[in-house]
Amino acid sequence: MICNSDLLIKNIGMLATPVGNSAKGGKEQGHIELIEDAFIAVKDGVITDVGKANNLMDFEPSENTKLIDAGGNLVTPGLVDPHTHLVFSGWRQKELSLKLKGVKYLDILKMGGGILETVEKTRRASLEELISNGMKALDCMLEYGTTTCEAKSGYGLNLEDEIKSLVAIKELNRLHPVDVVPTFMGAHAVPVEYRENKKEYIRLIVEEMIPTVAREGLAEFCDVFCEEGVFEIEESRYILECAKVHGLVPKIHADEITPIGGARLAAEVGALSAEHLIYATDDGIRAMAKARTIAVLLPGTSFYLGESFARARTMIEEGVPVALATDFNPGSSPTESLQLIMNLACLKYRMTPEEVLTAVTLNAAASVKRATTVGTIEVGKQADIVIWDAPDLDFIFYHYGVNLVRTVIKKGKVVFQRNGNERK
Ligand SMILES: O=C(O)CC1=NCN=C1
Ligand SMILES: [Zn+2]
Repeated sequence: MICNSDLLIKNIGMLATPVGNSAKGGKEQGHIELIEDAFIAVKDGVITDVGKANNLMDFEPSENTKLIDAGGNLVTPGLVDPHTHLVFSGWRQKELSLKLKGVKYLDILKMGGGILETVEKTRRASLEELISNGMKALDCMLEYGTTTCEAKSGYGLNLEDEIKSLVAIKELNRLHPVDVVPTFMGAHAVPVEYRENKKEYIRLIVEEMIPTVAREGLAEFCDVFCEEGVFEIEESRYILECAKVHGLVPKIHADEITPIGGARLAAEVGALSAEHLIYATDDGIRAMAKARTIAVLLPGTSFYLGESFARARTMIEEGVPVALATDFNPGSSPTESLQLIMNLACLKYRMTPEEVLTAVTLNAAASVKRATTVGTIEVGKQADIVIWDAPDLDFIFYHYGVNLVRTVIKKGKVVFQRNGNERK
């Protein structure tokens, strides 16, 4: 329906979008719709028509229709970042020199650094500071094309500071144009005060934190750092089974640093997604395929930690739907740029541009239960749209290390516009 639209985007050189309301695996992951010389009509923040421009011939926009000329450029759905540790205080740039000397991530954690250093600073931070830090990061994500992101707690590690983090996430979702989806992650690490009494900390998580978070509606998901020396398989299972009882949907940081069997556990507990999966075994991948667990892969973390890269091609060939995320956090992936993640997914995972587009839109949306509202450019979906400074899809994977976003539209409103390339 074009006639009563309040926004019309025309002169779209190439419109590229996946199709549907659920995650795509296997060959389907690479099936996207391409429309050359296209238009998109929007009314009240919802897409009302999409098609080839020649259908527009007789359309006369009313005076309250905003017209955007896409300049013959590529247009895609707004990007979805389904795995971030958005709320924290304090960066950890000094760990870089340790990493360059070969000090391992888990060794830094064992020395009381890493996550635990961020926990100390986040506990001291006020709610206002956490919100201010989050707004800055969301501004950067938006400029790079992200219109929806997930955000985990996990740097509080006690009831009061986990609630403070989740309240910050709720406020960020209210204040910022980017939609922010909350995940509780009290099982991110064992805090120093429980170092000698891990069982008691796990009791605190399942008997106090999860019931409170669920009762106050502060999270949709519960995530666990299932890793050797952090939360082992049976500890992770126990926490996630308790989370399910309280209506939180399970997610798992799985097989990030050692192959302890997190992928198989994700399938067994019915997790919506398993994340990292660098060391996922064939058995774990097959179990995920059978359970339709979504793989959320984090190539930025592999790149930054100097780790191997997850076997994305095996997962796609086994039918596991693959999504991609930044894993934005101050320790293992300090970047807000989903564009960098898209480049790495092509160059290091050998995913095709079409597979990657699905991974950062529809599949990413499905991994945070938003695939019925965002993730594609189709009639009825929310008008979250990116206009790129690129002629076609291949270009945004080829021209890397720069921000190629020209315009970001959120719920039918322009929320970011690059100021053009005027030379001074
Ligand atoms: O290091 C951090 O702060 C974030 C992280 N959690 C699990 N892996 C990395
Ligand atoms: Zn993470």
